Amino acid sequence: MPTMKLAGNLFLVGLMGAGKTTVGRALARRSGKTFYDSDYEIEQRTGVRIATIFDIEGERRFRERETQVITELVQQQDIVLGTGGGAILSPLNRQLLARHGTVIYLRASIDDILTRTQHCTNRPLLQTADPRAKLEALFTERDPLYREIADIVIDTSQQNVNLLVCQLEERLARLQGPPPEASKHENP
Ligand SMILES: Nc1ncnc2c1ncn2[C@@H]1O[C@H](COP(=O)(O)OP(=O)(O)O)[C@@H](O)[C@H]1O
Ligand SMILES: O=C(O)C1=C[C@@H](OP(=O)(O)O)[C@@H](O)[C@H](O)C1
Ligand SMILES: [Mg+2]
Repeated sequence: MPTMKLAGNLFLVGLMGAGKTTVGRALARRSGKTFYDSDYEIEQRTGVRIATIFDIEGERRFRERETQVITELVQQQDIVLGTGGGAILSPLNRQLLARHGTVIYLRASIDDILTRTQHCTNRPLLQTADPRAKLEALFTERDPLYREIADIVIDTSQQNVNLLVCQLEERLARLQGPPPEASKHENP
């Protein structure tokens, strides 16, 4: 299928394991945009893993680093950005994401998130005796915040990544409407 031109920045939000990094990378490849991931940028800048930043500096300093990276990246023109699951906790981050691009909220069931993240040691918030309870609490706290800024909400559970990208392209195209030339021909 030919790639489709989607205007502007696309920002992915959602809980850990929803697929922001994976879907974001695939969406960028298909739409010809540059992909960024806020966690990857933070790891590049600090030279250590996210888990190490939480260990040594604490979550609050991690959030400052996250805001710094998001503030810089949203100034770009045609990118896909996978944010960290907690990026939307900051009102400033929510405002930046909502103003500078189209926000896509990726949802997944807690069961799927647990399966997808169970072998990962680089998500410090899930290194707990009861990751299910932690995810349920995070969902309760964050779902309203994701929805507050989402232009599109899409369920990723039981969904193949390539199919998700195609679905997203179609929904983005509908959201953005037909290009001016096409509408001229349709309504002479
Ligand atoms: N739609 C999907 N179906 C199955 N596995 C997925 C899907 N999306 C992501 N994954 C897997 O789940 C894990 C977490 O995905 P990731 O993109 O890192 O999530 P996030 O960035 O939202 O935390 C990865 O191992 C990835 O391969
Ligand atoms: O939900 C969160 O607070 C976090 C999500 C992680 O990113 P992913 O959502 O990409 O896993 C990462 O930013 C950090 O571990 C904190
Ligand atoms: Mg990620």
